[in-house]
Amino acid sequence: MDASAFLHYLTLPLLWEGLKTAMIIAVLAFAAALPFSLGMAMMRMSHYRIVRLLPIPFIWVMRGTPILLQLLFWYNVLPLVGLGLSAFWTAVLGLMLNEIAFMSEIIRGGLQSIKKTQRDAASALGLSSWQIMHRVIMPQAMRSIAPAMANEGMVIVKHTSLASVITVQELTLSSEQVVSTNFQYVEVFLAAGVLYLGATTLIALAQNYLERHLDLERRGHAIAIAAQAGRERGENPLTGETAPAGAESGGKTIDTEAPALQKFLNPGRALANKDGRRADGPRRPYVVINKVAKSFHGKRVLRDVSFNIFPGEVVFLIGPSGSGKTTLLRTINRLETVDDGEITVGGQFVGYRASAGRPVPLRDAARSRARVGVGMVFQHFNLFDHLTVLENVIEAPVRVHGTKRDQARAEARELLAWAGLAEYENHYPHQLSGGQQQRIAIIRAVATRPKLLLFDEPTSALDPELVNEVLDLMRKLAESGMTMVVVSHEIVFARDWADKVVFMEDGEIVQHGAPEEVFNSPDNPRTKNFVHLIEQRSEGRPSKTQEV
Ligand SMILES: Nc1ncnc2c1ncn2[C@@H]1O[C@H](COP(=O)(O)OP(=O)(O)OP(=O)(O)O)[C@@H](O)[C@H]1O
Repeated sequence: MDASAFLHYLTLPLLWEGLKTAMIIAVLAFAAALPFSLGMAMMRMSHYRIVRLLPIPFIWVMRGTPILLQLLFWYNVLPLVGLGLSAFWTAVLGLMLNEIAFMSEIIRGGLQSIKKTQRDAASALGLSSWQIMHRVIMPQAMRSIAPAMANEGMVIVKHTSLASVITVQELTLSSEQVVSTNFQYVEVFLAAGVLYLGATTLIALAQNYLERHLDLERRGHAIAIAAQAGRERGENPLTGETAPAGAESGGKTIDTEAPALQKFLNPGRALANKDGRRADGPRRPYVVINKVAKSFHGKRVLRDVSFNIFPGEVVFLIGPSGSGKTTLLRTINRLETVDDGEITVGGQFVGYRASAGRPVPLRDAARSRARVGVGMVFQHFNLFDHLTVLENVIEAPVRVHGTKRDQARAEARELLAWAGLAEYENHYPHQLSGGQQQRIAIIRAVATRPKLLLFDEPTSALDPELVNEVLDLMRKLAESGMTMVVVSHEIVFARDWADKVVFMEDGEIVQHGAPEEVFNSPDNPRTKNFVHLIEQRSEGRPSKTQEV
Protein backbone atom coordinates (compact mmCIF):
# COMPACT_ATOMS: atom_id res chain seq x y z
CA MET A 1 0.00 0.00 0.00
CA ASP A 2 1.14 3.51 -0.83
CA ALA A 3 1.09 5.38 2.50
CA SER A 4 1.45 8.85 0.99
CA ALA A 5 -1.46 8.14 -1.41
CA PHE A 6 -3.55 6.96 1.56
CA LEU A 7 -2.80 10.22 3.42
CA HIS A 8 -3.60 12.19 0.29
CA TYR A 9 -7.04 10.55 -0.05
CA LEU A 10 -7.64 10.88 3.68
CA THR A 11 -7.50 14.65 3.28
CA LEU A 12 -9.15 14.82 -0.13
CA PRO A 13 -11.95 17.49 -0.07
CA LEU A 14 -14.18 15.30 -2.28
CA LEU A 15 -14.21 12.53 0.35
CA TRP A 16 -14.79 15.00 3.19
CA GLU A 17 -17.69 16.52 1.22
CA GLY A 18 -19.07 12.98 0.85
CA LEU A 19 -18.71 12.39 4.58
CA LYS A 20 -20.46 15.68 5.33
CA THR A 21 -23.41 14.69 3.11
CA ALA A 22 -23.56 11.26 4.74
CA MET A 23 -23.58 12.78 8.22
CA ILE A 24 -26.28 15.31 7.35
CA ILE A 25 -28.49 12.52 5.95
CA ALA A 26 -27.87 10.40 9.07
CA VAL A 27 -28.58 13.23 11.52
CA LEU A 28 -31.75 14.33 9.71
CA ALA A 29 -33.08 10.76 9.38
CA PHE A 30 -32.31 9.97 13.03
CA ALA A 31 -33.79 13.20 14.40
CA ALA A 32 -36.93 12.88 12.28
CA ALA A 33 -37.33 9.21 13.23
CA LEU A 34 -37.20 9.90 17.00
CA PRO A 35 -40.64 11.50 17.58
CA PHE A 36 -42.34 9.03 15.22
CA SER A 37 -40.63 6.12 16.98
CA LEU A 38 -41.83 7.40 20.35
CA GLY A 39 -45.37 7.75 18.98
CA MET A 40 -45.27 4.26 17.48
CA ALA A 41 -43.92 2.79 20.74
CA MET A 42 -46.85 4.42 22.57
CA MET A 43 -49.28 2.97 20.03
CA ARG A 44 -47.79 -0.50 20.58
CA MET A 45 -48.44 -0.10 24.32
CA SER A 46 -51.97 1.29 23.99
CA HIS A 47 -54.87 -0.12 26.00
CA TYR A 48 -56.80 -0.40 22.75
CA ARG A 49 -56.11 -3.53 20.75
CA ILE A 50 -56.75 -1.91 17.39
CA VAL A 51 -54.23 0.86 18.13
CA ARG A 52 -51.69 -1.73 19.32
CA LEU A 53 -52.06 -3.75 16.12
CA LEU A 54 -52.03 -0.84 13.68
CA PRO A 55 -48.22 -0.32 13.46
CA ILE A 56 -47.40 -4.03 13.22
CA PRO A 57 -47.58 -4.38 9.37
CA PHE A 58 -45.33 -1.31 8.95
CA ILE A 59 -42.77 -2.64 11.45
CA TRP A 60 -42.92 -6.09 9.88
CA VAL A 61 -42.21 -4.82 6.35
CA MET A 62 -39.54 -2.28 7.33
CA ARG A 63 -37.62 -4.74 9.47
CA GLY A 64 -38.03 -7.64 7.11
CA THR A 65 -36.84 -6.14 3.80
CA PRO A 66 -33.36 -4.89 2.77
CA ILE A 67 -32.76 -1.17 3.18
CA LEU A 68 -31.17 -1.10 -0.29
CA LEU A 69 -34.41 -2.36 -1.79
CA GLN A 70 -36.44 0.14 0.21
CA LEU A 71 -34.33 3.06 -1.05
CA LEU A 72 -34.72 1.93 -4.67
CA PHE A 73 -38.45 1.46 -4.10
CA TRP A 74 -38.98 5.02 -2.74
CA TYR A 75 -36.72 6.51 -5.39
CA ASN A 76 -38.76 4.97 -8.21
CA VAL A 77 -42.27 4.96 -6.71
CA LEU A 78 -42.47 8.42 -5.14
CA PRO A 79 -42.30 10.26 -8.52
CA LEU A 80 -45.12 8.00 -9.78
CA VAL A 81 -47.42 9.31 -7.03
CA GLY A 82 -46.43 12.93 -7.65
CA LEU A 83 -43.83 13.16 -4.86
CA GLY A 84 -40.70 13.92 -6.84
CA LEU A 85 -38.14 14.26 -4.04
CA SER A 86 -34.45 14.77 -4.77
CA ALA A 87 -32.12 11.79 -4.25
CA PHE A 88 -30.86 13.41 -1.03
CA TRP A 89 -34.34 13.79 0.50
CA THR A 90 -35.38 10.33 -0.73
CA ALA A 91 -32.41 8.93 1.21
CA VAL A 92 -33.40 10.89 4.34
CA LEU A 93 -37.00 9.64 4.04
CA GLY A 94 -36.02 6.03 3.31
CA LEU A 95 -33.55 5.80 6.19
CA MET A 96 -35.99 7.54 8.53
CA LEU A 97 -38.84 5.12 7.76
CA ASN A 98 -36.55 2.15 8.22
CA GLU A 99 -35.24 3.48 11.54
CA ILE A 100 -38.72 4.20 12.92
CA ALA A 101 -39.45 0.47 12.80
CA PHE A 102 -36.31 -0.44 14.77
CA MET A 103 -36.23 2.51 17.14
CA SER A 104 -39.90 2.22 18.12
CA GLU A 105 -39.29 -1.36 19.22
CA ILE A 106 -36.21 -0.31 21.22
CA ILE A 107 -38.19 2.45 22.95
CA ARG A 108 -41.12 0.11 23.63
CA GLY A 109 -38.81 -2.47 25.17
CA GLY A 110 -37.19 0.20 27.37
CA LEU A 111 -40.48 1.61 28.57
CA GLN A 112 -41.91 -1.82 29.28
CA SER A 113 -38.85 -2.78 31.31
CA ILE A 114 -39.85 -0.28 34.02
CA LYS A 115 -41.82 -2.00 36.76
CA LYS A 116 -45.53 -1.24 37.03
CA THR A 117 -44.96 -0.43 40.71
CA GLN A 118 -43.14 2.79 39.69
CA ARG A 119 -46.21 3.87 37.77
CA ASP A 120 -48.45 2.94 40.73
CA ALA A 121 -46.33 5.02 43.12
CA ALA A 122 -46.33 8.03 40.82
CA SER A 123 -50.04 7.68 40.21
CA ALA A 124 -50.74 7.41 43.95
CA LEU A 125 -48.79 10.66 44.45
CA GLY A 126 -51.12 12.37 41.98
CA LEU A 127 -48.81 12.68 38.96
CA SER A 128 -50.72 12.82 35.67
CA SER A 129 -50.15 10.23 32.92
CA TRP A 130 -47.90 12.67 31.04
CA GLN A 131 -45.90 13.49 34.18
CA ILE A 132 -45.52 9.79 34.95
CA MET A 133 -44.14 9.21 31.46
CA HIS A 134 -41.66 12.07 31.28
CA ARG A 135 -40.67 12.34 34.97
CA VAL A 136 -40.63 8.69 36.04
CA ILE A 137 -40.78 6.14 33.23
CA MET A 138 -38.75 7.81 30.46
CA PRO A 139 -35.71 8.83 32.57
CA GLN A 140 -35.42 5.29 33.92
CA ALA A 141 -36.04 3.64 30.56
CA MET A 142 -33.29 5.80 29.05
CA ARG A 143 -30.70 3.64 30.78
CA SER A 144 -31.59 0.71 28.55
CA ILE A 145 -32.74 2.75 25.54
CA ALA A 146 -29.62 4.96 25.22
CA PRO A 147 -27.03 2.28 24.31
CA ALA A 148 -29.35 0.64 21.78
CA MET A 149 -30.19 4.01 20.24
CA ALA A 150 -26.49 4.84 19.93
CA ASN A 151 -26.08 1.56 18.03
CA GLU A 152 -28.89 2.64 15.72
CA GLY A 153 -27.06 5.95 15.21
CA MET A 154 -24.01 4.04 14.00
CA VAL A 155 -26.11 1.77 11.80
CA ILE A 156 -27.75 4.77 10.15
CA VAL A 157 -24.32 6.37 9.39
CA LYS A 158 -23.22 3.12 7.74
CA HIS A 159 -26.53 2.79 5.87
CA THR A 160 -25.97 6.18 4.22
CA SER A 161 -23.46 4.37 2.00
CA LEU A 162 -26.43 2.58 0.38
CA ALA A 163 -27.77 5.94 -0.77
CA SER A 164 -25.11 5.78 -3.48
CA VAL A 165 -27.47 3.46 -5.42
CA ILE A 166 -29.89 6.32 -5.82
CA THR A 167 -27.06 8.67 -6.88
CA VAL A 168 -26.61 10.57 -3.63
CA GLN A 169 -23.13 12.07 -3.63
CA GLU A 170 -22.12 10.68 -0.24
CA LEU A 171 -18.80 9.20 0.90
CA THR A 172 -19.06 5.76 -0.72
CA LEU A 173 -20.11 7.16 -4.11
CA SER A 174 -17.32 9.76 -3.92
CA SER A 175 -14.74 7.05 -3.18
CA GLU A 176 -16.01 4.92 -6.08
CA GLN A 177 -15.67 7.90 -8.39
CA VAL A 178 -12.07 8.49 -7.27
CA VAL A 179 -11.25 4.79 -7.69
CA SER A 180 -12.73 4.74 -11.20
CA THR A 181 -10.14 7.33 -12.26
CA ASN A 182 -6.97 6.00 -10.54
CA PHE A 183 -7.73 2.35 -9.59
CA GLN A 184 -6.07 2.78 -6.15
CA TYR A 185 -8.74 0.63 -4.49
CA VAL A 186 -6.87 -0.07 -1.26
CA GLU A 187 -5.75 3.50 -0.50
CA VAL A 188 -9.07 5.15 -1.43
CA PHE A 189 -11.38 2.67 0.29
CA LEU A 190 -9.09 2.56 3.33
CA ALA A 191 -9.26 6.36 3.57
CA ALA A 192 -13.09 6.23 3.26
CA GLY A 193 -13.19 3.49 5.90
CA VAL A 194 -11.15 5.62 8.31
CA LEU A 195 -13.51 8.56 7.76
CA TYR A 196 -16.56 6.34 8.49
CA LEU A 197 -14.75 4.97 11.54
CA GLY A 198 -14.07 8.50 12.79
CA ALA A 199 -17.78 9.37 12.52
CA THR A 200 -18.99 6.23 14.27
CA THR A 201 -16.30 6.63 16.96
CA LEU A 202 -17.73 10.06 17.77
CA ILE A 203 -21.11 8.40 18.28
CA ALA A 204 -19.52 5.72 20.47
CA LEU A 205 -17.91 8.44 22.61
CA ALA A 206 -21.25 10.23 22.94
CA GLN A 207 -22.81 6.89 23.96
CA ASN A 208 -20.09 6.38 26.55
CA TYR A 209 -20.69 9.85 27.99
CA LEU A 210 -24.47 9.31 28.10
CA GLU A 211 -24.12 5.94 29.79
CA ARG A 212 -21.81 7.37 32.42
CA HIS A 213 -24.25 10.21 33.00
CA LEU A 214 -27.14 7.76 33.44
CA ASP A 215 -25.18 5.35 35.64
CA LEU A 216 -26.77 5.62 39.09
CA GLU A 217 -24.14 3.33 40.63
CA ARG A 218 -21.45 5.80 39.60
CA ARG A 219 -23.42 8.83 40.79
CA GLY A 220 -24.15 7.03 44.05
CA HIS A 221 -20.48 6.21 44.51
CA ALA A 222 -19.52 9.88 44.06
CA ILE A 223 -22.14 10.85 46.63
CA ALA A 224 -20.88 8.28 49.12
CA ILE A 225 -17.32 9.60 48.82
CA ALA A 226 -18.48 13.22 49.15
CA ALA A 227 -20.69 12.31 52.12
CA GLN A 228 -17.78 10.64 53.90
CA ALA A 229 -15.57 13.70 53.32
CA GLY A 230 -18.35 15.94 54.61
CA ARG A 231 -18.88 13.83 57.72
CA GLU A 232 -15.22 14.24 58.48
CA ARG A 233 -15.68 18.03 58.20
CA GLY A 234 -18.95 17.90 60.14
CA GLU A 235 -21.05 19.26 57.28
CA ASN A 236 -23.24 18.22 54.42
CA PRO A 237 -20.64 18.07 51.62
CA LEU A 238 -23.07 18.24 48.73
CA THR A 239 -25.09 21.24 49.79
CA GLY A 240 -22.18 22.77 51.68
CA GLU A 241 -24.56 23.31 54.60
CA THR A 242 -24.12 22.13 58.12
CA ALA A 243 -26.62 19.49 59.22
CA PRO A 244 -30.08 20.87 60.14
CA ALA A 245 -30.42 21.89 63.76
CA GLY A 246 -31.38 18.99 65.97
CA ALA A 247 -30.49 16.37 63.39
CA GLU A 248 -28.43 13.45 64.54
CA SER A 249 -26.21 11.30 62.43
CA GLY A 250 -26.55 7.56 62.26
CA GLY A 251 -30.15 7.63 61.08
CA LYS A 252 -31.65 7.75 64.57
CA THR A 253 -35.16 9.09 64.89
CA ILE A 254 -35.33 12.65 66.14
CA ASP A 255 -38.25 13.95 68.16
CA THR A 256 -38.21 17.41 66.70
CA GLU A 257 -41.82 18.45 67.18
CA ALA A 258 -41.29 21.74 65.35
CA PRO A 259 -44.52 23.67 64.84
CA ALA A 260 -43.90 23.56 61.07
CA LEU A 261 -44.36 19.78 61.16
CA GLN A 262 -47.87 20.09 62.49
CA LYS A 263 -49.15 21.13 59.07
CA PHE A 264 -48.12 17.71 57.78
CA LEU A 265 -48.85 15.56 60.76
CA ASN A 266 -52.17 16.45 62.28
CA PRO A 267 -54.66 16.49 59.45
CA GLY A 268 -56.67 13.76 61.13
CA ARG A 269 -56.80 15.72 64.35
CA ALA A 270 -57.93 18.79 62.45
CA LEU A 271 -60.57 16.73 60.68
CA ALA A 272 -61.55 15.11 63.93
CA ASN A 273 -62.09 18.47 65.56
CA LYS A 274 -63.97 19.74 62.57
CA ASP A 275 -66.17 16.68 62.44
CA GLY A 276 -66.71 16.55 66.18
CA ARG A 277 -64.77 13.37 66.93
CA ARG A 278 -63.55 14.77 70.18
CA ALA A 279 -66.46 17.11 70.67
CA ASP A 280 -69.87 15.99 71.82
CA GLY A 281 -72.37 14.93 69.24
CA PRO A 282 -72.49 12.29 66.50
CA ARG A 283 -69.30 11.28 64.69
CA ARG A 284 -69.26 11.58 60.95
CA PRO A 285 -67.29 8.95 59.04
CA TYR A 286 -64.43 10.22 56.91
CA VAL A 287 -64.14 7.20 54.62
CA VAL A 288 -67.34 5.42 53.64
CA ILE A 289 -66.98 2.04 51.92
CA ASN A 290 -70.38 0.98 50.72
CA LYS A 291 -71.20 -2.45 49.22
CA VAL A 292 -68.00 -2.64 47.20
CA ALA A 293 -67.60 -5.55 44.78
CA LYS A 294 -64.68 -6.32 42.48
CA SER A 295 -63.77 -9.18 40.14
CA PHE A 296 -60.63 -9.95 38.16
CA HIS A 297 -61.26 -11.99 35.01
CA GLY A 298 -64.57 -13.27 36.36
CA LYS A 299 -63.15 -14.17 39.77
CA ARG A 300 -64.84 -12.40 42.69
CA VAL A 301 -62.18 -10.73 44.82
CA LEU A 302 -64.36 -8.35 46.88
CA ARG A 303 -68.00 -9.09 47.78
CA ASP A 304 -70.32 -6.54 49.29
CA VAL A 305 -67.65 -4.94 51.48
CA SER A 306 -68.93 -2.12 53.71
CA PHE A 307 -67.45 -0.25 56.65
CA ASN A 308 -66.70 3.29 57.79
CA ILE A 309 -63.51 4.94 58.95
CA PHE A 310 -63.70 7.95 61.24
CA PRO A 311 -61.31 10.92 61.23
CA GLY A 312 -58.03 10.15 62.96
CA GLU A 313 -58.75 6.40 63.11
CA VAL A 314 -56.13 3.73 62.47
CA VAL A 315 -57.76 0.74 60.78
CA PHE A 316 -55.94 -2.56 60.26
CA LEU A 317 -57.01 -4.93 57.47
CA ILE A 318 -55.95 -8.49 58.22
CA GLY A 319 -56.74 -11.85 56.67
CA PRO A 320 -55.21 -14.76 54.80
CA SER A 321 -53.28 -14.32 51.56
CA GLY A 322 -55.59 -13.66 48.63
CA SER A 323 -58.49 -12.49 50.80
CA GLY A 324 -58.66 -9.13 48.96
CA LYS A 325 -56.98 -6.76 51.46
CA THR A 326 -54.64 -5.10 48.97
CA THR A 327 -57.36 -4.88 46.36
CA LEU A 328 -59.66 -3.17 48.86
CA LEU A 329 -56.90 -0.72 49.81
CA ARG A 330 -56.23 0.07 46.14
CA THR A 331 -59.91 0.72 45.48
CA ILE A 332 -59.90 3.46 48.16
CA ASN A 333 -57.56 5.67 46.08
CA ARG A 334 -58.78 4.18 42.80
CA LEU A 335 -55.61 2.44 41.80
CA GLU A 336 -58.28 -0.20 41.12
CA THR A 337 -61.80 0.56 39.96
CA VAL A 338 -64.81 -1.02 41.66
CA ASP A 339 -67.40 -3.04 39.74
CA ASP A 340 -70.16 -2.21 42.14
CA GLY A 341 -70.74 -0.09 45.23
CA GLU A 342 -68.93 3.14 46.03
CA ILE A 343 -66.28 4.68 48.24
CA THR A 344 -66.12 8.28 49.40
CA VAL A 345 -63.30 10.02 51.23
CA GLY A 346 -64.27 13.23 53.02
CA GLY A 347 -67.60 13.09 51.18
CA GLN A 348 -65.92 12.98 47.75
CA PHE A 349 -65.37 10.26 45.19
CA VAL A 350 -61.70 9.55 44.43
CA GLY A 351 -61.06 9.08 40.72
CA TYR A 352 -64.75 9.21 39.86
CA ARG A 353 -67.12 12.01 39.04
CA ALA A 354 -70.65 12.02 40.30
CA SER A 355 -73.28 11.65 37.60
CA ALA A 356 -76.82 11.72 38.97
CA GLY A 357 -75.30 10.76 42.32
CA ARG A 358 -73.57 7.70 40.84
CA PRO A 359 -69.78 7.39 40.42
CA VAL A 360 -68.45 7.43 36.85
CA PRO A 361 -64.70 6.60 36.51
CA LEU A 362 -62.46 9.48 35.45
CA ARG A 363 -59.84 8.66 32.81
CA ASP A 364 -57.06 10.34 34.75
CA ALA A 365 -57.71 9.85 38.45
CA ALA A 366 -54.50 11.60 39.55
CA ARG A 367 -55.90 15.08 40.05
CA SER A 368 -58.82 13.81 42.07
CA ARG A 369 -56.48 11.70 44.24
CA ALA A 370 -54.31 14.74 44.96
CA ARG A 371 -57.30 17.01 45.60
CA VAL A 372 -58.91 14.68 48.13
CA GLY A 373 -55.52 14.01 49.78
CA VAL A 374 -55.02 10.25 49.82
CA GLY A 375 -51.42 9.07 50.16
CA MET A 376 -50.15 5.53 49.82
CA VAL A 377 -47.14 3.54 51.01
CA PHE A 378 -46.28 0.30 49.21
CA GLN A 379 -44.85 -3.04 50.28
CA HIS A 380 -41.76 -2.62 48.10
CA PHE A 381 -41.31 1.12 48.83
CA ASN A 382 -41.50 2.07 45.14
CA LEU A 383 -39.14 5.03 45.47
CA PHE A 384 -38.14 6.50 42.11
CA ASP A 385 -34.75 4.88 41.52
CA HIS A 386 -33.36 7.68 39.35
CA LEU A 387 -34.07 10.45 41.87
CA THR A 388 -32.28 11.26 45.10
CA VAL A 389 -34.12 11.10 48.41
CA LEU A 390 -34.80 14.85 48.38
CA GLU A 391 -35.95 14.74 44.76
CA ASN A 392 -38.28 11.84 45.57
CA VAL A 393 -39.85 13.80 48.43
CA ILE A 394 -40.36 17.07 46.53
CA GLU A 395 -41.60 15.52 43.27
CA ALA A 396 -45.32 15.56 44.09
CA PRO A 397 -45.37 18.83 46.08
CA VAL A 398 -43.68 20.64 43.17
CA ARG A 399 -45.29 18.87 40.20
CA VAL A 400 -48.76 18.17 41.55
CA HIS A 401 -49.43 20.71 44.29
CA GLY A 402 -47.59 23.66 42.75
CA THR A 403 -45.33 24.28 45.77
CA LYS A 404 -42.32 26.48 44.95
CA ARG A 405 -39.18 24.33 44.64
CA ASP A 406 -37.29 26.15 47.44
CA GLN A 407 -40.21 25.85 49.82
CA ALA A 408 -40.70 22.17 48.92
CA ARG A 409 -37.01 21.48 49.59
CA ALA A 410 -37.13 23.28 52.94
CA GLU A 411 -40.24 21.35 53.97
CA ALA A 412 -38.78 18.05 52.76
CA ARG A 413 -35.67 18.69 54.85
CA GLU A 414 -37.82 19.35 57.92
CA LEU A 415 -39.63 16.06 57.41
CA LEU A 416 -36.41 14.13 56.76
CA ALA A 417 -34.87 15.60 59.91
CA TRP A 418 -37.99 14.66 61.86
CA ALA A 419 -37.60 11.07 60.66
CA GLY A 420 -33.86 11.05 61.38
CA LEU A 421 -32.98 10.82 57.69
CA ALA A 422 -31.52 14.27 57.11
CA GLU A 423 -28.10 13.00 56.14
CA TYR A 424 -29.48 10.86 53.31
CA GLU A 425 -31.12 13.62 51.27
CA ASN A 426 -28.64 13.27 48.40
CA HIS A 427 -28.52 9.49 48.38
CA TYR A 428 -30.18 7.35 45.75
CA PRO A 429 -32.62 4.65 46.87
CA HIS A 430 -30.18 1.83 46.02
CA GLN A 431 -27.75 3.27 48.58
CA LEU A 432 -30.21 2.85 51.45
CA SER A 433 -31.44 -0.05 53.58
CA GLY A 434 -35.00 -1.31 53.10
CA GLY A 435 -36.05 0.31 56.38
CA GLN A 436 -34.63 3.66 55.33
CA GLN A 437 -36.28 3.40 51.91
CA GLN A 438 -39.65 2.66 53.48
CA ARG A 439 -39.34 5.57 55.92
CA ILE A 440 -38.53 7.85 52.98
CA ALA A 441 -41.53 6.45 51.09
CA ILE A 442 -43.66 7.40 54.13
CA ILE A 443 -42.10 10.90 54.24
CA ARG A 444 -42.71 11.23 50.49
CA ALA A 445 -46.40 10.50 51.05
CA VAL A 446 -46.61 12.79 54.10
CA ALA A 447 -45.01 15.68 52.15
CA THR A 448 -48.18 15.96 50.07
CA ARG A 449 -50.15 16.73 53.28
CA PRO A 450 -52.51 13.75 52.92
CA LYS A 451 -55.65 13.54 54.99
CA LEU A 452 -55.71 9.78 54.65
CA LEU A 453 -52.71 7.44 54.42
CA LEU A 454 -52.95 3.91 53.03
CA PHE A 455 -50.23 1.37 53.91
CA ASP A 456 -49.95 -1.84 51.90
CA GLU A 457 -47.92 -4.33 53.95
CA PRO A 458 -45.30 -1.65 54.75
CA THR A 459 -43.02 -3.96 56.72
CA SER A 460 -43.41 -7.34 55.05
CA ALA A 461 -40.52 -6.84 52.60
CA LEU A 462 -38.13 -5.88 55.41
CA ASP A 463 -35.64 -7.87 57.41
CA PRO A 464 -36.90 -8.24 61.00
CA GLU A 465 -34.32 -5.83 62.43
CA LEU A 466 -35.53 -3.06 60.09
CA VAL A 467 -39.23 -3.44 60.85
CA ASN A 468 -39.16 -1.41 64.06
CA GLU A 469 -37.82 1.77 62.52
CA VAL A 470 -40.75 1.79 60.08
CA LEU A 471 -43.29 0.96 62.80
CA ASP A 472 -41.84 3.74 64.93
CA LEU A 473 -42.55 6.28 62.20
CA MET A 474 -46.05 4.89 61.69
CA ARG A 475 -46.63 5.13 65.43
CA LYS A 476 -45.73 8.83 65.29
CA LEU A 477 -48.18 9.36 62.46
CA ALA A 478 -50.89 7.53 64.39
CA GLU A 479 -50.15 9.66 67.46
CA SER A 480 -50.36 12.81 65.38
CA GLY A 481 -53.94 11.99 64.48
CA MET A 482 -53.40 10.86 60.89
CA THR A 483 -56.25 8.74 59.51
CA MET A 484 -54.61 5.48 58.43
CA VAL A 485 -55.67 2.24 56.76
CA VAL A 486 -53.00 -0.42 57.13
CA VAL A 487 -52.79 -3.84 55.51
CA SER A 488 -50.38 -5.61 57.82
CA HIS A 489 -49.97 -8.53 60.16
CA GLU A 490 -47.94 -6.53 62.70
CA ILE A 491 -50.28 -7.66 65.42
CA VAL A 492 -48.43 -6.02 68.33
CA PHE A 493 -48.60 -2.67 66.58
CA ALA A 494 -52.26 -3.27 65.73
CA ARG A 495 -53.12 -4.10 69.36
CA ASP A 496 -51.50 -0.91 70.56
CA TRP A 497 -52.43 1.56 67.86
CA ALA A 498 -55.39 0.35 65.84
CA ASP A 499 -58.82 1.76 66.56
CA LYS A 500 -60.40 -0.93 64.45
CA VAL A 501 -59.36 -4.29 63.01
CA VAL A 502 -61.12 -5.69 59.95
CA PHE A 503 -60.67 -9.42 59.29
CA MET A 504 -61.25 -10.41 55.67
CA GLU A 505 -61.54 -13.80 54.05
CA ASP A 506 -62.40 -14.69 50.49
CA GLY A 507 -63.27 -11.09 49.64
CA GLU A 508 -65.66 -10.61 52.54
CA ILE A 509 -65.48 -9.00 55.95
CA VAL A 510 -65.75 -11.87 58.41
CA GLN A 511 -65.34 -9.83 61.56
CA HIS A 512 -64.52 -6.26 62.53
CA GLY A 513 -64.25 -4.31 65.72
CA ALA A 514 -61.84 -2.95 68.29
CA PRO A 515 -58.50 -4.83 68.37
CA GLU A 516 -59.18 -6.38 71.77
CA GLU A 517 -62.51 -7.73 70.47
CA VAL A 518 -61.00 -9.28 67.36
CA PHE A 519 -57.73 -10.45 68.89
CA ASN A 520 -58.79 -11.51 72.39
CA SER A 521 -62.14 -13.09 71.82
CA PRO A 522 -62.57 -13.79 68.17
CA ASP A 523 -66.09 -15.15 67.80
CA ASN A 524 -65.26 -16.71 64.50
CA PRO A 525 -63.11 -19.90 64.43
CA ARG A 526 -61.40 -18.78 61.22
CA THR A 527 -60.42 -15.46 62.81
CA LYS A 528 -59.26 -17.35 65.87
CA ASN A 529 -57.02 -19.66 63.86
CA PHE A 530 -55.62 -16.83 61.83
CA VAL A 531 -54.94 -14.61 64.85
CA HIS A 532 -53.24 -17.53 66.57
CA LEU A 533 -50.99 -18.04 63.53
CA ILE A 534 -49.91 -14.43 63.23
CA GLU A 535 -49.46 -14.11 66.99
CA GLN A 536 -46.95 -16.93 66.84
CA ARG A 537 -45.16 -15.20 63.97
CA SER A 538 -45.17 -11.80 65.66
CA GLU A 539 -43.53 -12.86 68.89
CA GLY A 540 -40.72 -10.53 69.79
CA ARG A 541 -42.12 -7.37 68.23
CA PRO A 542 -41.98 -4.42 70.68
CA SER A 543 -45.11 -2.80 72.06
CA LYS A 544 -45.65 0.91 72.54
CA THR A 545 -44.30 0.68 76.09
CA GLN A 546 -40.96 -0.35 74.63
CA GLU A 547 -38.88 2.40 73.10
CA VAL A 548 -37.76 1.55 69.60
N1 LIG B 1 -54.50 -7.13 38.87
C1 LIG B 1 -54.97 -8.34 39.14
N2 LIG B 1 -55.34 -9.17 38.15
C2 LIG B 1 -55.86 -10.39 38.40
N3 LIG B 1 -56.04 -10.89 39.64
C3 LIG B 1 -55.68 -10.12 40.68
C4 LIG B 1 -55.14 -8.80 40.49
N4 LIG B 1 -54.89 -8.27 41.71
C5 LIG B 1 -55.25 -9.20 42.62
N5 LIG B 1 -55.73 -10.31 42.01
C6 LIG B 1 -56.25 -11.50 42.66
O1 LIG B 1 -57.19 -11.07 43.62
C7 LIG B 1 -57.11 -11.87 44.78
C8 LIG B 1 -56.92 -10.97 45.99
O2 LIG B 1 -55.65 -10.39 45.90
P1 LIG B 1 -55.12 -9.36 46.99
O3 LIG B 1 -53.73 -8.99 46.61
O4 LIG B 1 -56.09 -8.25 47.14
O5 LIG B 1 -55.12 -10.25 48.30
P2 LIG B 1 -54.41 -10.01 49.67
O6 LIG B 1 -55.36 -10.39 50.71
O7 LIG B 1 -53.86 -8.62 49.75
O8 LIG B 1 -53.24 -11.07 49.59
P3 LIG B 1 -51.72 -10.98 50.11
O9 LIG B 1 -51.82 -10.88 51.61
O10 LIG B 1 -51.10 -12.25 49.66
O11 LIG B 1 -51.12 -9.77 49.47
C9 LIG B 1 -55.97 -12.85 44.57
O12 LIG B 1 -56.52 -14.07 44.15
C10 LIG B 1 -55.18 -12.22 43.45
O13 LIG B 1 -54.56 -13.20 42.67
